[in-house]
Amino acid sequence: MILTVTLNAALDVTYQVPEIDWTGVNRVRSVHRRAGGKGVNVARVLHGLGREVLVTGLAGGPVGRAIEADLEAAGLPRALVPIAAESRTTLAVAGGGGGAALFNEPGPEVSEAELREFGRVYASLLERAEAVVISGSLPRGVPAGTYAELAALAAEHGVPAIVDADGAALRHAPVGRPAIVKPNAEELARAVPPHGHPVEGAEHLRARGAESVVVSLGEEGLYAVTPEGTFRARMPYRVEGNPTGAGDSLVAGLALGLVEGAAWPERLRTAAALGAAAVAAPVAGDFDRDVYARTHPLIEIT
Ligand SMILES: O=P(O)(O)OC[C@@]1(O)O[C@H](CO)[C@@H](O)[C@@H]1O
Repeated sequence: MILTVTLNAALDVTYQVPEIDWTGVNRVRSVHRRAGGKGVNVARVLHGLGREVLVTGLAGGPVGRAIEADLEAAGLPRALVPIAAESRTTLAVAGGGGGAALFNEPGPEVSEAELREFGRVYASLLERAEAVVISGSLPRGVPAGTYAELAALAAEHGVPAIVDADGAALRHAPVGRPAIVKPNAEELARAVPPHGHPVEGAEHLRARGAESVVVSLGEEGLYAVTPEGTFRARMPYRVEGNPTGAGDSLVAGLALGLVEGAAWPERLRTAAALGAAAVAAPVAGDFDRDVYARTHPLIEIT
């Protein structure tokens, strides 16, 4: 199975609001609540593609129970480690013209003992994993080097890790020698010294230990800097919709290619098409199957 790690799991609330008035009352057209956090979204997409997945991470309080209940309802196998503090809620306000504003709470305070317990559970789950995806923000109390440690532990078990992180967690991640690090262009720019081109930034992360680096560029596609060379994927057209979760869908495609041993061009085509298909779906964690099938063959890889 593919293991996904979401230390800062969330209850994702999505409001559809035709037009936002920042000084007045906004009437919400529809409300959608579901378990989220980046690793949960990755697992949803992989599950939708028929892959065996297991969701792990931390969950606490009534919001944690709502997350568990939603994963159960979605048929997603889980092994969440309980914590005393309450898990967070995130709010995405999606406007009529596409795009969405995100309001992400920082998340619960996690104790050292809880993190140690997570490490124990994680090590035992690695025994059954073909690959692990570690993604999203860190809740409070979790050191910035944690993703690097989780990736290193996976490598000790012979399990390739994909890390999708931002800030200090991204800067530390390469030390754990992950198979793939996946920042977007802004996250990369924040994490490495000033560089002229995303490929140079990616090379910096590779020099620090990451085997491959995939830089997502939204509707511009992606760059992948790998031991087999540097690739660029270009999208054939612009897909309208809610980009929240598109990066997670792209990561699901990378994980799929990794476990299937697909060649990089094919891996990137799948990843880029899944990212586009997620934009066409209204809620993070979903993807539009028609858009996926239509876009996949049209993605240009150079
Ligand atoms: O605050 P983080 O952990 O960076 O991101 C959390 C989050 O905004 O990312 C997903 C979209 O990628 C949402 O479903 C989710 O809750």
